[in-house]
Amino acid sequence: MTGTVDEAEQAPEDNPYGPYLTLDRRHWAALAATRPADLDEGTLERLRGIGDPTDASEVREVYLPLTELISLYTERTGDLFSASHEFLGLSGQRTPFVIGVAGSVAVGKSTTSRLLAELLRRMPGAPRVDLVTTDGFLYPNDTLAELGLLERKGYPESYNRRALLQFVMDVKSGAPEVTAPVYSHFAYDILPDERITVSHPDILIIEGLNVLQPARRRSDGTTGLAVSDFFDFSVFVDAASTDVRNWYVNRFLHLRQTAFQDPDSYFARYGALSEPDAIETAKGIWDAINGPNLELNIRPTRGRATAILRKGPNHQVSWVRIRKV
Ligand SMILES: Nc1ncnc2c1ncn2[C@@H]1O[C@H](COP(=O)(O)OP(=O)(O)O)[C@@H](O)[C@H]1O
Ligand SMILES: CC(C)(COP(=O)(O)O)[C@@H](O)C(=O)NCCC(=O)O
Repeated sequence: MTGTVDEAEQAPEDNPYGPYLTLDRRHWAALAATRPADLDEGTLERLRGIGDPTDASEVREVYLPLTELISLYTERTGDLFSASHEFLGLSGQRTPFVIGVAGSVAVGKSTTSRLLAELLRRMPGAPRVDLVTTDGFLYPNDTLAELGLLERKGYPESYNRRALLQFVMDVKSGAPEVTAPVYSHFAYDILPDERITVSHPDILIIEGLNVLQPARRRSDGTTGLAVSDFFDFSVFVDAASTDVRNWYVNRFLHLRQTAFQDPDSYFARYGALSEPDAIETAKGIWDAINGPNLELNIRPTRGRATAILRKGPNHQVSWVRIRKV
């Protein structure tokens, strides 16, 4: 990996009075120049998603500085918690620091989230870090069918947003144990008998397409809360739509030769497709569901993130934007 930046991926000029500061790759990478990545190749291999070439130098130059920045936020948020509790004459245990990771299908949210979790665990104090994906809050397929949303899986309305909000509020309120439903890509559905438990971690990462969606307007015109109201930090993983579409198609081709070969997989029917037919099928799913969801719902939330990671065509991060405040 050379760290070179594609011309088209040059960091855009900042508006001096805009809310973000843009750091190009070189500036950002210099922040970690002397620190070891401390992740062996085996661990990296386990964390990276299908078709994602993220390597040790990308970890050192991009994900380690981001982890250190988040670590600074967690530390200072803890100081603020202590100071404000002292002022109020209250005692109480600090609640989990919640990080949201948003972005398109196939953009590499899972790799980013798993890397952040692993690197945060190696920060001073060895915090306990849990990771939850929002797919567990998708409605089961039979409910999506009743609602006419089977072709809209991943759209904001395909989630039980009330349950997701309650989950995040419970975690952020310091509940000792909170559970969440579990989604299976293999079954393409919610697993009715499974739940995962979050037991008051120091840090919780919540990863999903729609975690930065603003609150919905109710029929009486009022607005409620959104999960992002409970985030202490958020990351939007971004890339050009044409690149994400290619990554989706390539991942589909890979899954066709692996997961889809299992006759019990929901997608087993795609396992027998020829390569040209598989490419057409993947492009069809992208153009019907995931592409429009990116343009209509997901990318419009980008400006709500604390940090934006902009990837180039080879998954390398070409620039990073950080909220001024
Ligand atoms: N049909 C599938 N079968 C098995 N795994 C899948 C399938 N679709 C997606 N995945 C995996 O699920 C995870 C989440 O995928 P996705 O929502 O596209 O987010 P991202 O690619 O941004 O991490 C990834 O690890 C991906 O490799
Ligand atoms: C399960 C997903 C909606 C992602 O959910 P998330 O965890 O990001 O909330 C997505 O990966 C997905 O499977 N979309 C359906 C369309 C498709 O098969 O590509």
